[in-house]
Order: sequence, then C-alpha cells, then structure tokens
Amino acid sequence: MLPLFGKTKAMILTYSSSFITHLLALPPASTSTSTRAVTSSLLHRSLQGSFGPILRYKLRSYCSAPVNRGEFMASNIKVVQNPDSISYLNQREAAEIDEILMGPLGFSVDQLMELAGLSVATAIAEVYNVKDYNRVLAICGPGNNGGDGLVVARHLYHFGYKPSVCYPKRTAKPLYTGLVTQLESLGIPFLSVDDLPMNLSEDFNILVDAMFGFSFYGTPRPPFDDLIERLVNLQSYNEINKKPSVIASIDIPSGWHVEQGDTSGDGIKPDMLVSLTAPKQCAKNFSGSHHFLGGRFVPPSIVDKFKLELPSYPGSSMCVRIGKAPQVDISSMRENYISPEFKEDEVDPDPFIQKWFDDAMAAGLKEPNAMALCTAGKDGKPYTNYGSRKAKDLSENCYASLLFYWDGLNRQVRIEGCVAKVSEEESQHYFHSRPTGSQIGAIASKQSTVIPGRDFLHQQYKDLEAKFSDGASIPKPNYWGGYRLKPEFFEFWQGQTSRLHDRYDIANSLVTLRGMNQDIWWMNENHESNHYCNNSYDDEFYDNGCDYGDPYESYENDWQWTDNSAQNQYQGSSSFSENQVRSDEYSFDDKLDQILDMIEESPNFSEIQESSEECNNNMWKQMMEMQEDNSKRILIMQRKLEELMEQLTQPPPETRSDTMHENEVSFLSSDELYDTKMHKLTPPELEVVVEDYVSLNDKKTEKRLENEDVEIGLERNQINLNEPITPKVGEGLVEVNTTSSPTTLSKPDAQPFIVTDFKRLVMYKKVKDFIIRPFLESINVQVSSHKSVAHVIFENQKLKVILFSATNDPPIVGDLFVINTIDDYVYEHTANMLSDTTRKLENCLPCNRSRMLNKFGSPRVMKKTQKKKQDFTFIRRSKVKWRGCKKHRARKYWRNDYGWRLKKTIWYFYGSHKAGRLELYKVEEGIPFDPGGSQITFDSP
Ligand SMILES: NC(=O)C1=CN([C@@H]2O[C@H](COP(=O)(O)OP(=O)(O)OC[C@H]3O[C@@H](n4cnc5c(N)ncnc54)[C@H](OP(=O)(O)O)[C@@H]3O)[C@@H](O)[C@H]2O)[C@@H](O)CC1
Ligand SMILES: [K+]
Repeated sequence: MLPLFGKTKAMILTYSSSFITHLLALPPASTSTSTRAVTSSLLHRSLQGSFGPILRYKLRSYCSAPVNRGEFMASNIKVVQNPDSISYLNQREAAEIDEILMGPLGFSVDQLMELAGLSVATAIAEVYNVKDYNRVLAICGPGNNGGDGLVVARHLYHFGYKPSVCYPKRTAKPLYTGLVTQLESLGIPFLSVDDLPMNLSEDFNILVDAMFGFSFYGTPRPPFDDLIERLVNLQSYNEINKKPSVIASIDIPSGWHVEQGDTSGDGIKPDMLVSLTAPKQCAKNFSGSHHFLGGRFVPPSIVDKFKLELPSYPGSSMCVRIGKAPQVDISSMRENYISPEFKEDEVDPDPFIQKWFDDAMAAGLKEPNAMALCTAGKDGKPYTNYGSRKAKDLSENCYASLLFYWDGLNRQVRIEGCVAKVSEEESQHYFHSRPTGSQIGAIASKQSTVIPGRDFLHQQYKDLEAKFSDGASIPKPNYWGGYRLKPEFFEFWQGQTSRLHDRYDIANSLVTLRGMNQDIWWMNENHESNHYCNNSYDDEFYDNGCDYGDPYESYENDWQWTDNSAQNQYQGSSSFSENQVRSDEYSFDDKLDQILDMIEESPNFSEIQESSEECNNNMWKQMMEMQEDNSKRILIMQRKLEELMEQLTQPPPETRSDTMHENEVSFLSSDELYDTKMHKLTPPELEVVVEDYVSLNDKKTEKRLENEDVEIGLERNQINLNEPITPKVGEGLVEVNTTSSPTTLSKPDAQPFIVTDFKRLVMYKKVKDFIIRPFLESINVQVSSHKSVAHVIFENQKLKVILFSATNDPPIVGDLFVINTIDDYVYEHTANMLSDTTRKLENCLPCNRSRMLNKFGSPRVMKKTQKKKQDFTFIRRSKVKWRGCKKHRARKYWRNDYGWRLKKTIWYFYGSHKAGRLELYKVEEGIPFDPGGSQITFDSP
C-alpha cells in the first residue's frame, strides 16, 4: 500500500464487486489546494469520468462470484448460529472428545489448555473492556478447568488487566507448577480463600470461574463450596453496593450439574459462559448475556464423529458468540471520543491527509483507505461530510443512503430511501433524552458556521453550562432535529477473499428484517432551512406523517454478525445466507410469501416514469438504472425462489433430539408385557451364564489383569455416580423389536445378544432420560440371531437397548452390549459409533462398574463389589458352567477365549418345559430360590 502512496500517481477506484471505494494513490495536487477540494474533485472525476455519474448503479454486481468458502474453514464445520440447532454434549461425550484429542489425535493437555485459556481471555476482553473491568480474580479448581483459569489470568495480564488468582487446591503436576511459576513471574498475586473479601465485588470487576469443568460431579466440596457461595451471593451484595462484578464461567458454571444445569436454582448465575470445544448440556440453562464458544481446535473428524453443529469461528478469532448479543438501547449508545488535539499542520492536502492516513495505518486499522460513497445531491456530487450542506442537499433531493460499515465483521449494510424530517415532538423527545453535555453542545455548536477559534466554542459551552446549572430544562434549538429515512433498498454486503464479496439486495419496501421494516432515522441535523421533496413516488409515506413505529427500535441487534477476521482478504468469513438477515419470527413460508409479493409488487416502469417528472434529470437517470436493477433483482429472486422451493420439498435433516417423545414411550405394565410381548419372543436357544467379564484377546491385558492389582475405581471419564442417588432396583422387562436391526454389524457372522430379562436393573434417573446401568450378573443374556435391538420398558419408559456382538475393532472380540436412551440410540446407531462404544464399554468393564455398583449403595451389591484382585479369576470358556437346555450351542456363539468373573458369584439358570411353555428361573448361590420372583415364561418352540 504505502509504496503506491506517492505524490505522483492518483486514482480512486470503485470496485464493481464492492461498494467500498478505495483510494489507491493520489494525483499530484497543488499544495495550495485544500484537502476537501482535492478529495471532492477526485471523487467528482471518478464519477463523472469514464463511468459517468451513475456509476454505482451501472457497475453494481448483484451476485458475487461463488466462492468455495470451505477453503477457509474446516470443511466439516457447518455454519450454525441458531442456538437451538447447536450441539450440546453430555458428560460422557465431553470426556470422550477430550480423550480422542489427547489420544489418537496427538494433542497434549497443555496445548489444548493454552488454546482454551486464550479463547476464554479473548471472549472476556471482547465483552468487558479493560478500562471498566480492570481487576480480575481467577478462581481456579483442582482439575483442567482450573488450569484453564491460570492460562486465562496470564493472557488477561498481557491484555492489560490486573488479574489475581485464588488457587486453593494446587496440583503438583509440572503442567500446573509451570503455569503458577509463569504467573508468579508476572507478579500476579495468589490469594488464599481467607485473603478474599466476603463480598468479592469490593475488590474485583471480573470473577473468572475456573473451579470445575465437565468432570464435576456431586456437590462442591470445601473450600469450593464456600467460594461458590460467595459467587452466588454476589448479586445481592451488590444491590447495595456499586456496580456488581461479573462472573465469567469457563466451560461449565461451577457447581452446576454438567448435564442438568442449575438443578436447585441456587447455583451461580454467570454473566458470561465460554463453552469449550462444544457447549455441554447444562449450557441450555445458561441465561446470562454472553455465551461464547472457544477452543478452536476441533478437527473435522470429531465434528463428524459427534455430528457437531457449531457456529463457525469468524476470521482468525479464537471465540465466537453463541446466540444473540444482548439487546442494547441504541439511543443510549454514544462513544465519548477521546482524541488528541487537532493540529492543522498535520493534515497535509498533498498527497492526502498524509499524516492522518499514516496514523490510521500505524494504528492497524483495517482498510484505512476504504471510504463510503454516499448518495448524490442535486448536482450528482457526492456529499461532503459537513452538516448544513447535507441538509441542503436533502432539501433538494430527498434520496439518501445510509451506510453501516462494521469493521471487524467484514460486513456492511447500505440502505437507500427517501428522507423526511421527523416531527417536532419526536425531535424534542430525543433531544431531551440525550446527556446534558450533548444538549448544551448542540446549542453551543452552530454547525457549519465559521467561528473565531476553539476557545470561542469552549467559552460558549461554559456559558451555557453555567446558565443551565440549576437543572432547568435545556430548550432544543429549532434548527436541531431528526430525519427519517424510509428504506427502499437494502444491500447486505459481506467481504470475501479476492474481492469476490457476497451481496444480497432487498429492493422495494418488502424488507424482511425486524427493525429494518421500519424507518431509520437519525438526529442532530441542522434543518433550519429545510423543506423536503414532496415526492409523489411515495405519497403515503408523507401523508401518514412519517409514523412508522418506534424509531429507536434497535436494528443492529437483529443480526448476529460474528465475523471478526483480519486483513482485507476476509479469510474465513462465514458464508452469507439470507437466513441471517431474516427475523426469527419469520417462518420459511413467510419468507416465500414475501418473495412472491416482492416480485409482484416491484415498481413498474410507468410508475417510475410518472414520479420522475418531479425529479431532475439526474434523478430520472437513476430511476432508469434502478428499474434495470429491479429486473435483475427479480431474476435473482426468482432463482432464489426456485432454490427455496427445492429446499422446501426436501425432508428435514435427521436431527438428534434431546428429549424423549411421548410416542416413543410405551406405557405397558409389567403384566401386559409378560402377556403380550414376552410370550411372543422367539424362545431362547440357550442361556448363558454371564458374569462380569471382559473379553480378552491379547496376552498383555490378560497379564495385567492377572498380575497387577486390578484397580477398582471410577475412571475420570466415567459418568459420575457419586451423586446421592437412591437406587431403584426393580424389575425391568424387555420388548424385543422383531424387525431387523438398523445396526450394521461389522462382522457378517456376528450374532447379537438379546437381553430378555432384566431381573435387576438399577435405574439412574436423569432429567429427561434414563441411564440404565445393567448389573450384568443379574441379567439373563440370551443369544439370538439377527436381533440387536430391544426396547427395555422400565417404569413406563421405553429405552432402546443396543446389543451387538463382535466388531472388527482390533482390541475387541467380545460380546458386549450397550444400553442407551432412545435418543442416544438414534444418535449412535452407526456401526462406527457402536465400535467406539464397544471400546468405551470395554474400558469400563468390570472395574469401574464395580465402583459404580458400590456407589449405588445396595448393601448386597456393595459387598459383592468390594473385591480385590484375588476375588477375580480367569476362566477358560470351556470351564464356564452351563446350565440349561442347549449347552452345546453356547460354545458356538461364545467366541471369546476368556472371560473373567467374580470367583464366588455364579448364576445358574434352570429351565423346564411346562405345557408347551418354557419357564426359566434364575437362582443365585446363597440366595433363597424364589421361582415366583424370577420366572419368565416363553412359548415353547
Ligand atoms: N478437550 C476439551 O474439552 C478441553 C477441556 N479443557 C478443560 O478441562 C476441563 C475438564 O477438566 P477435568 O477433566 O480435569 O475436570 P474438571 O472439571 O476441571 O475438574 C475435575 C476436578 O474437580 C474435582 N471435583 C469433581 N467434583 C468435585 C466436587 N463435587 N467437589 C470438589 N472437587 C470436585 C475432581 O476431583 P476428584 O473427584 O478427582 O477427586 C477433579 O480434581 C473442561 O471443562 C475444560 O475446562 C481444556 O483445558 C482443554 C480442552
Ligand atoms: K467453571
């Protein structure tokens, strides 16, 4: 850029594919020419020159060339921004992703933690500016979530914040000691819980909640219970104090149930949540203002595997907002510009405000050479940027264009339409809603009049300030008032690479945006001498007295502009879809209707011709151009319509629902089941005594199990069972789905199991679904052919049971089964998923289950599961005792060489024929035989 920026060459280019005009270089201009004159004449030349005065209409392209946006982002990550369609992970999935990332995908924990922490820090900095939210306390827990907190503190320090850290349960691992050392070397204070004020708001603006992440379970133990309590009570403290400090939670609001959220309602209420990798289910309960996603390291393989629907990260951003930004009152948005003193000698007209341009370059502003072309005045010249002339132009030509250029988002919206003054009443209302300083400023500054100097202006201001110091109402000067623009044309623009930008035009009055279907207005224009063009083109508008709804309706917040990319290549801009510029309220049908209406109602040539008589010649040309544009727009709309129609006829994508639907639940009583379902079962071919066993096909594992102490304990990634759950031990029954299984078994000869009797199931109740933990030793597993799906009816809830046998996954040759909820089933029913689940299940068998059983607190189970290594034994398959009618077939189906089981707990099944029915009883060593309680009857073969 800069080498071109010499004093010899000059040219202003308007890009056909971009609305933005770029100053590439400048002409040799006489130093005596004023800056304004140079710019003005340049613009004039470019417009009136070879392209003619209506260049912007002629050269506009309506469809940017298609860009393969996949190039710029992980191809599998779909662009999602509707929070309802975003994926939420359960605890198991979160742990699994963690495992995969750090296992087969080769990441290290410190690497992920650094990226996670950085994304949290950037999200915090995006929302809470360093000026108002300087003092930060990171409260760090014992696990990786705490580690994230340490990383966040370091990054925030470098962003200019003043962090402190409370890290009461330190971990001795090098990763953590390293993070602590890094913070200490920056002089970041480490505070003990006792050092902290009861009211954390007294000392801190931001409280980073890094206590617990997705591995949290149960209720918080000390000292975190106390810390969480302080976060909970923060709000009430602050009602009497100053501005409350804000809570920014990392990944999970600490203390919340990872899946069910704030079940008691007494948990912390963070203002911000930065979900990592993908939001966890509890995030659905998050009601704070700022939900972000961070952890930009999810590779496509994980996106595919877990069918993740996540919002795309804009540009090179480390975080992306989920859902809408909070509504703000735009009428109260005003920036207090703090700028250095204006020095005339710093604005050099030759070549072009060089100093200022250099300043802009040095400040790293994006495309400092971009400028917006506004509408033309009567003479076709673009507006200059000072007030009364604008007002004067508007009095001659009501057409104006508003440009919202959102830097950092690669987006702009241009709105064209006719302008009229708002009512005096509205102007009065708005004037008095402004801060006193602005009201006085409006009187002190006679816009566009020459004043002796800045001192004069200051004096004026001071005098007025003194005059109104008694709090008296400041009268609105009569030259001060608002304009309202009635939109006729919108152009949504989104920058893409190689200047192949996306553009979406909406013509006429059929504007589909909430907020934008109203007039847009602005204030603070001097329209003392104004009279607007009473254009017959839209009589109604004027007749109605310009009453088009609440002028302060925030339109900005109706979009989620998430882009934040760097450089003018606009790498990684999310692809533009018109859905984004559509209000949530509008259904697809509405949209279709609108498009149809739009096509019908587009202004026809004769109307424009008529109305144009009142306009000057230039205006007429523009109208002609507009007409041309309209026909192009219609074409585009028609094409769009076809596409939309096609979409409409597509079946909705199969999505994974999180709730169980009523019609998926069968309400059969146990009795009914016995009668109507069970007896219809294909009679069992054999009964297998199944112990807690894992299949072993490698000597190494076998050795480990034989020679080492078998670790009995809950692995980190197992679903936590420490919660105080009253186990519900009762009867479970099985409804067998007799249709062929949707499961693709990876081995052609695989014979799935069917669970036909759950004598004892432990129910583990969740909010919406049930997780069934089968006690294998109490389940009668039957081998049956080609039936791999069963519905378990338990307490009126029908659950799918996925049963499957050998997969070709190398470490597993076992016969395992998984029980999931219906939804999980739908989600996981591909062979791929099954093989993974198998692995998962294998990992947790049997040690973790022992622990699980333990946790349920059933005394008998407890006794049974508090086993040491010596309680377990390996048994050869051939040595497994079989009882039942068709023992020999057991070997055929049991392909494993080994099983392992508790030495003493052996189950026997007895079966007998009675009157054409097969009756099975289950008995247990040491437990009185109760045929009534455990009998199942089948039709005899
Ligand atoms: N790929 C990813 O997704 C990435 C994830 N990352 C981050 O890792 C987080 C998950 O980390 P994590 O697994 O270490 O678990 P986390 O929740 O921090 O703490 C577990 C600790 O808390 C303890 N504890 C549990 N319950 C308790 C209670 N009631 N009261 C008291 N203590 C309790 C538990 O103790 P234990 O039960 O073992 O004795 C253990 O010490 C995740 O949320 C994200 O922030 C990023 O760093 C990188 C990428
Ligand atoms: K947390």
